[in-house]
Amino acid sequence: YGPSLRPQYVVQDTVYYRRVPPPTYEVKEPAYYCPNVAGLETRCRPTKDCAVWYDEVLATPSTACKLSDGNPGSCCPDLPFNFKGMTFKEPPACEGGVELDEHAGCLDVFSVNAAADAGEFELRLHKETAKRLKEKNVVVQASSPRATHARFSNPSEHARQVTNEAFVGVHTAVVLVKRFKIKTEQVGCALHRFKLSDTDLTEKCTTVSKAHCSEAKLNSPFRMIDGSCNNERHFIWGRATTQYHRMLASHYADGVWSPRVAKSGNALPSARLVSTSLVRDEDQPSESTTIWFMQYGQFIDHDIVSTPEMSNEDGTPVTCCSEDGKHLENEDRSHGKCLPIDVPVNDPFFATFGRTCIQFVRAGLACRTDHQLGHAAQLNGNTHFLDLSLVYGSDDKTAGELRTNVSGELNVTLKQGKGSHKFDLLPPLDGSPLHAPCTLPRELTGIEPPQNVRCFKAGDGRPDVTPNMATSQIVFLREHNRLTKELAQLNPSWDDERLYQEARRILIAQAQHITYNEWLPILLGRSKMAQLGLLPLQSGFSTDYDNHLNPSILSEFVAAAFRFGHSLVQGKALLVNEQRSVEKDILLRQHFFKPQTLYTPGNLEKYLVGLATQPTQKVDLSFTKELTEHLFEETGAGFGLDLVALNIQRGRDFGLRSYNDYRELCGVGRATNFDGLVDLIDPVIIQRFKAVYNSVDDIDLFIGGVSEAKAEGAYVGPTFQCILADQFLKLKRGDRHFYDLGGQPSSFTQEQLNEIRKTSLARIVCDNSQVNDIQPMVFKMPSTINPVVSCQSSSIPRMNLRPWQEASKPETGGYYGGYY
Ligand code: HEM
Ligand SMILES: [Ca+2]
Repeated sequence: YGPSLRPQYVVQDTVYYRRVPPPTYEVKEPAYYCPNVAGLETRCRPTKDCAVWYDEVLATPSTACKLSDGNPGSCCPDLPFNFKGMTFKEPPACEGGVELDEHAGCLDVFSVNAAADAGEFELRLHKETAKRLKEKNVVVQASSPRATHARFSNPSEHARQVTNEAFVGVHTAVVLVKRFKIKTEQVGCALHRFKLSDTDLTEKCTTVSKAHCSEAKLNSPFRMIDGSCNNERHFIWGRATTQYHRMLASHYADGVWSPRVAKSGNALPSARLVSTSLVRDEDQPSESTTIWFMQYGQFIDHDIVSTPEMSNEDGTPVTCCSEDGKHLENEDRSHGKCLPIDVPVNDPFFATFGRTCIQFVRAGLACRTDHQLGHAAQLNGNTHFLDLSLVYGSDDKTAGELRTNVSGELNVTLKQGKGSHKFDLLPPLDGSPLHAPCTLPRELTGIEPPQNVRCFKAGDGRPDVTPNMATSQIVFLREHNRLTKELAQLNPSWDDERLYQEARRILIAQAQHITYNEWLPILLGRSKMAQLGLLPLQSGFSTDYDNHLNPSILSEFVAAAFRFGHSLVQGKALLVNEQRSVEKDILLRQHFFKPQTLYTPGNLEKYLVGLATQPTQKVDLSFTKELTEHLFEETGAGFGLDLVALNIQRGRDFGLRSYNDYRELCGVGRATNFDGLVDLIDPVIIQRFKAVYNSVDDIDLFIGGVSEAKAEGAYVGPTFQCILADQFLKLKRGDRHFYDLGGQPSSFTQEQLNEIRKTSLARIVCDNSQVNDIQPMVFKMPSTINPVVSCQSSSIPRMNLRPWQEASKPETGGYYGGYY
């Protein structure tokens, strides 16, 4: 451990450490000597319970030990004391101290209503524009990168409807700001005085204003599919198709929706120019962390966020550049849904294909939770909670389509005779003409595309984005069905609904445990987790639930910080056998939304071992060209999209403030000029910043964040660490169904909770594939931790379902009173 750890963890040992009794495993006192680690007493335990001590365990000799049954484990201390950190408060719609100019102050309901008429008119106009474009054949070409991106960001019908309603509100605000010449900094205060319900917009956004939860729903031990009714008073907090919230007030040029401009008032540099100026594709593999770390990150991402893009009235995607990659005429994008990215004429890559325009469609708009007029807010299509909505769906219709309605199971594509779930794949998706084929071309495989290969359907719309993403979805799908089978055996009287809900509840708890016990410690580091109170408890119930806390996803998180994961991505995914030798590699560009390789028996296992063998890349300014030049490439075209440019443009679309503002918020300290960044950013990179941005206050959050040196023990720099930690704290404290809470309607018994604590991702992989041997902590390189062990070994503990033999909580639930 580094010297900086010493004072905090060793000297003050007696003050900061609480002895936690070891109830979880019946580990008899080991006949084994465990050395002190970081100056603390240790115990021999399953390696996955040493996740937060990884670096220290590695640095201490002789920490490999034997569990009481003779299987290998690791010596590490109890978890450090969990402090109770604070979350950031959402900025008020009207920040104190702003004085309104007279003309802004005398806005009244009549003028708002007049503007609302203009807003409605605007919406109708846009519908006309869409029709005209279709007639002119200015449409998205099938199989193009734009078509695939549209599929990635596809709005549901409900999301489209919400966007339309919210659009009128946003345009009302835009019109008011223009007509009354309201200064940007006064917009929030001038507009927030008007509730939609006091104006002609009463009928807009009623799914927000009129949300209702019955007693039965509020008392149910099971979450609603759409995430509603989690908070007893704020029924929509965390619900799907509600807005992203914010850490800092938005920064839009007009105060409402038009993208940020530079401090000078000129346009910001093109997002593509920023990307090419700063980003390189260099191999910077991690020494200790596997690509499973990246993949599980994307898995979480697809659980908690899905930003639908704006679309045409009939649901077809919008195009923002011409087919040959040039800008459209102004009138052809007068619908305002486009924010195309300029390609500089000397662009080292796209210019060689004659492209001057990169497609970019604005994110769908949300009805504001406060039901007031104000700046635009963006829409989350998924439930904001960590509730495995990517497995189960975020709306009742999708959830229903995913179920067999027999024995609580989820639909699968059967790959072998009945009986073994270990071969099942996700169920098939119905095709649509704009989708590129889900099969690989003959030129690549040497065979005709097989008829039976279909894209996959899941609770989230993006399982096919890469084979590894689909793989991660498949093992969780199988775990659900494995749980239902076991539960059915233990409880012959449970019906389909009961089995489904109980298995769902357990699986969500398992995933939450993996996230907070194994994954977050790598991302955030132990000290940050302890400082905020993010460490999982080793025993007992948590009292952390805070019903005043809105758990919703933050714009800064979704449009910048959580995209750190793009820097982790390897350009090639590996198929690795159990002897850990690489059998094959696949180039991402050939496999986006083409899951064909998973239909070959044995390949899923090879992907799983590959995920646990290949190192992940570090978080830095190095990104694979598979993402920056070939994202969603059409077979043979030679180019696709640039994900870094999309990330930067998305930040502007979301009205994110500049990187410097978040440094200040996060206590890193504002830089007064470029050279002031040197505390966290390499001088060579600062030079590159100077070359592309005019002011240190112009730097986009995403690019600033990935440029930072790492925070202590963390995988990201301090600014992203701060945003990410705040989000995961909110997701934990603001979720009434979080897995380790006692006393809530959904609470597990102590015995059940202790079983859930045995969960690890390694165990889920073992139980749901034909993999026989794996390391007990799959996020860590097999060479650096306790050896690869057999899936049969108790080094990878297994949750026992016996405590679920008794009904979990019949007395609390409206559920058993027949809510469903
Ligand atoms: C091969 C892997 C990946 C691909 C191809 C991919 C692709 C994409 C694309 C196309 C977008 C939408 C960009 C936009 O228009 O704004 C996106 C968004 C995003 N990605 Fe990734 N991504 C990958 C891995 C990851 C990982 C590992 C993480 C996190 C650990 C991550 C986190 C996110 C987040 C948070 C968003 C915003 C999502 C939303 O707004 O719905 N991605 N990604
Ligand atoms: Ca969710």
